[in-house]
Amino acid sequence: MAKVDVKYTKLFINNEWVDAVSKKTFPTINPVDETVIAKVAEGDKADVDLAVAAAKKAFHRYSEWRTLDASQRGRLMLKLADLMERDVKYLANLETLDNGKPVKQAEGEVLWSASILRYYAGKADKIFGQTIPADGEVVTFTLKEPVGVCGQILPWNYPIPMIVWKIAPVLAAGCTTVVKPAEQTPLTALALAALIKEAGVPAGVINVITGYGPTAGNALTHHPDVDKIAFTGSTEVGRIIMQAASAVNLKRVTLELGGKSPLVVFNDADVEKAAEIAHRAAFANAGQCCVAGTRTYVQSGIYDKFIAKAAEIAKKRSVGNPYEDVQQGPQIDKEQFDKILGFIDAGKKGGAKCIAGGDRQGKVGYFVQPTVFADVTDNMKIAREEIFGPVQSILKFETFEEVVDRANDSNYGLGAGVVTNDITTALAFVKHVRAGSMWVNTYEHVTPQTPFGGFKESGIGRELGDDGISQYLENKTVSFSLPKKPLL
Ligand SMILES: NC(=O)c1ccc[n+]([C@@H]2O[C@H](COP(=O)([O-])OP(=O)(O)OC[C@H]3O[C@@H](n4cnc5c(N)ncnc54)[C@H](O)[C@@H]3O)[C@@H](O)[C@H]2O)c1
Ligand SMILES: O=CC(=O)C[C@H](O)[C@H](O)CO
Repeated sequence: MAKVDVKYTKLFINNEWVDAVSKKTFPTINPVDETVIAKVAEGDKADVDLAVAAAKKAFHRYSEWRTLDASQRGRLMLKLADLMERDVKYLANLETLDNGKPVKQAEGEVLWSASILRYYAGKADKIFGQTIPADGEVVTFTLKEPVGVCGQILPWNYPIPMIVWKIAPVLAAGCTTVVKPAEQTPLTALALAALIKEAGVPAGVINVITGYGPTAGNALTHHPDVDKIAFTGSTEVGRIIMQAASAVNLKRVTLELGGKSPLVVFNDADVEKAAEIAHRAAFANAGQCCVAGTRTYVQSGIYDKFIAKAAEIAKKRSVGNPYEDVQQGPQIDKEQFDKILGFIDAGKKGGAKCIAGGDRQGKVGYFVQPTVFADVTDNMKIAREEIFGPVQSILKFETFEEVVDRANDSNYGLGAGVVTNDITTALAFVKHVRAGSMWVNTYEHVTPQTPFGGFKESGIGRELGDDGISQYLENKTVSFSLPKKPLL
């Protein structure tokens, strides 16, 4: 195991490292060997109040942050991106220690996150309003203004990308924020806070409160001085957050939630290529991905060949120590580990055919064998519910219309993929399947430029791309009286 120093374990408020008011701490666990990595400050309402007060002060109309030129905000973001690249090895090793993802993957995610910062840095001084030829004797224009103080609540599956998806538009738009990382993965958020300070971001602009959802998270979503909440996580908690946001001051809300995304393979597809695409779609990040393609629909003409290939690929998938050259590390924690094994058990008992994996891997750590089920039917638990683990459910279909109806038969609508060489089939699929991201002959191609978010219970709003910054802006329409007849 790589040795990586845990340098930051306190709360980050007003660019200072502080203990929780309660002095309480909580353990963060290494998913590889179930040992305690470190004790981290456990923030709760008292700490959230201090952080929100700092963010509110930093958002005052005459604060250093609010009087900074937009282009200077962009330059600070570029500096932060440079610092992330300078410390890529440290950040990646720390991420792997806390999350368990392969370190090579973590390095790629640090660099990808830096590119997202650069994308939004370029937008900071390009946020434009409009002039409007309004009726009447007026001159009218719009101003795009920062939405205000934000509360941003993160999941554990992509800790560094998820914090950057949240803070990049905040910085570009000129907002301020209090970030609450997932209790399973607090460490890289705190390491990033140190870089935010080093980059020169003024005090109070970005604050990080580590702690639990029902305490620290709940305090944030109910805080009257928080103008907007951004959340990524389960649909179940998304509902709670939406209720909280409406209860106090009608906070703006963006939610990136769960999914049970379909990947559909037609008879004309190359079976080997399709099976590889489907494998990556289902098993990326050990299946801990909101947009994982976990329902693999395969047309009957190639079904038998496809399932044989899918099983072959899954059995070859390397699982082990994430600091070595493996494709998959452990699941995030015991709760998720047990939940996934429960789904696997349900799949077997429900009549699906387990053709690869189907059990834990090893005796220590939260490792799960890459598991493939064939002969899955739509009503099975493993076809309807988000598993968030390395489990692929393969279902057979006959016709285009049938599979579109079945793909749409879900409360989710985050992503969908199709593998076919027929452009009409691809375009018709893209048009008729209800999901926020669609991929043709690829899957989960997500870049700084591509808006990401869900239909239905997969979320509200979009992150990344132009859409991503619009969620952090308010539109102000201004009209000046100007008689049409000459007054002068
Ligand atoms: N869409 C995604 O990217 C995503 C990410 C993580 C988990 N999930 C889904 O959620 C399931 C459970 O995972 P989880 O428990 O880590 O996710 P979760 O939704 O419970 O937690 C996500 C974040 O929300 C916070 N939170 C929890 N309860 C809260 C509350 N009442 N108020 C405010 N914040 C609160 C948590 O502290 C964490 O930071 C997973 O099995 C998976 O199906 C989805
Ligand atoms: O929780 C959000 C996600 O899982 C989305 C991923 O961050 C994205 O798809 C990375 O490729």
